[in-house]
Amino acid sequence: MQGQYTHNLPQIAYCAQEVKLHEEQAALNSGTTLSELMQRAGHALFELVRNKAVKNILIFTGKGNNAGDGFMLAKRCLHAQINVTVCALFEPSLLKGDAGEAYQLFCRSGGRVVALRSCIDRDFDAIVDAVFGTGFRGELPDSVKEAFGQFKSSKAWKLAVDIPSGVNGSTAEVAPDSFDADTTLTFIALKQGMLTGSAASLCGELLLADLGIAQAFEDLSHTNCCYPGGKYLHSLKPKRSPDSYKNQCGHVLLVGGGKGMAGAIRLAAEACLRTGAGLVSVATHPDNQATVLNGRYELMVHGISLPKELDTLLDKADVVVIGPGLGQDAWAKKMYAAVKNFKGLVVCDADGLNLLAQSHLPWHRAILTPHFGEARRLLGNTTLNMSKRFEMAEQLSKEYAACIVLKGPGSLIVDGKRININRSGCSAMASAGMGDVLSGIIAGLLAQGLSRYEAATLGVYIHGLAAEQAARDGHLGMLASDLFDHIRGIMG
Ligand SMILES: NC(=O)C1=CN([C@@H]2O[C@H](COP(=O)(O)OP(=O)(O)OC[C@H]3O[C@@H](n4cnc5c(N)ncnc54)[C@H](O)[C@@H]3O)[C@@H](O)[C@H]2O)[C@@H](O)CC1
Ligand SMILES: [K+]
Repeated sequence: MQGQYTHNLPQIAYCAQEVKLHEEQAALNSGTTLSELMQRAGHALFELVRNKAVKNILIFTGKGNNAGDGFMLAKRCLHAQINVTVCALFEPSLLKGDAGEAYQLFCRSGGRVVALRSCIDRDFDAIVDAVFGTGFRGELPDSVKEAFGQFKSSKAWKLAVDIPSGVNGSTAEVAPDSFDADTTLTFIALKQGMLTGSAASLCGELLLADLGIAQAFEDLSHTNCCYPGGKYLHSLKPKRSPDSYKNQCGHVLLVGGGKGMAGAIRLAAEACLRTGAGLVSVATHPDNQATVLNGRYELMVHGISLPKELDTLLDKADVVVIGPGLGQDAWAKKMYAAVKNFKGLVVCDADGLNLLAQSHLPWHRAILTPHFGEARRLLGNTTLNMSKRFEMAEQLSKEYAACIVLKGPGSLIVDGKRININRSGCSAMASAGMGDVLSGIIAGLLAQGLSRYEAATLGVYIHGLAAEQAARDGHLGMLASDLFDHIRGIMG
């Protein structure tokens, strides 16, 4: 609806350029104009500000239409007798088109802009970033960095208009000293670059105002990017019939745990059990057999010295995990080579990925779960930076013919051209062993009949949700094994 905003986000996202490209035509097709859209944007922002009971607001403005939205908000605040201060970081009389009009309207309502120095040391309960929106590229100018820096430690509620200044809405690239919002009210559609990596945390709580043109925009636009919601993800969970039998619920074989590295493969195997996989076997270095089995007697743990011992286990498995704690020594290489011939579905993680990077061969039927460093090694390009997340994930999926889970906050899942951003991939990922747990979950779901894409998507979601739940009582010191009970709770 016009002028309103929602917490209920759509399940698709677009490049920022796609939004810019089609917004005018979508407005025309909906019987409206860009200028009316700016008024609606101002209205939605005002509603949000009013709902937060803001009394004393500072609005930073820039040099394009994002500033226009800011002036529309400022004008409404003036009319509502909210104490509003507008700090123009670029000369507002140079604003053109709708933004210029919005500035004039603000002035005609009695509003005046002020310089940064007159805002410093004043108290505000809200700070609004209307500096850059979808038109931003590159680095923030020093004047903008200085303004944001002055209020960095302010306790005020921070609201970003459309997108935090400094974030690239298409690539998720984040410029140094970007605006760090508590809330972002975005317009028309979700932009993919806001939903992943550090960009997602800079947005804070994300709200959408479609400005009344959502349908017309969707009809004109193309995207391969989805943002699946919890309800859909829960619907993917395997259904268990009361008369089912363990042999009907999939058999996973986990291969890893080189000499002296029992922990990772145990974590992965236990996570796999928690997803409901019927049978879970582990092939590990003979030295680790007792340690991996200790206290988790549901696992079938085999000490393996020679690849031919692995062959008989591979024959019985529906899904294989290779990599947790594998190492890269001669034993690891033999295990890896044996698994490479396996004809079923494989989840390849950790040192499995490092060995794959050495051969650089496609792996059909695999899910690769690299973190950023492993992704760079797999692509043989150590100069790629985090800003290339979308590009990297797509390229990996193409080169290895595999489904890719690029880990990190807001994990990207790519299968062919389908890109999916998972909203729950969380910062708890930073704890040791978290990646091992994820590979076990994904394998357990695959074994129960989910497709690669579904298992990857649901797996990342369960993992993220379990980590959020486990971290609730204090993030520091959380263990990967703390996730197990939560996984069981989520699986239901
Ligand atoms: N009427 C409209 O077109 C509507 C626009 N909307 C708003 O307009 C925004 C997009 O407006 P614009 O396309 O004008 O873009 P912006 O308002 O993001 O600003 C673009 C301007 O900033 C400059 N710029 C970009 N990167 C820079 C950098 N690193 N350093 C210095 N200058 C830089 C560009 O050269 C351009 O002059 C949206 O984000 C949204 O907030 C909404 O109000 C909906 C309707
Ligand atoms: K902004």
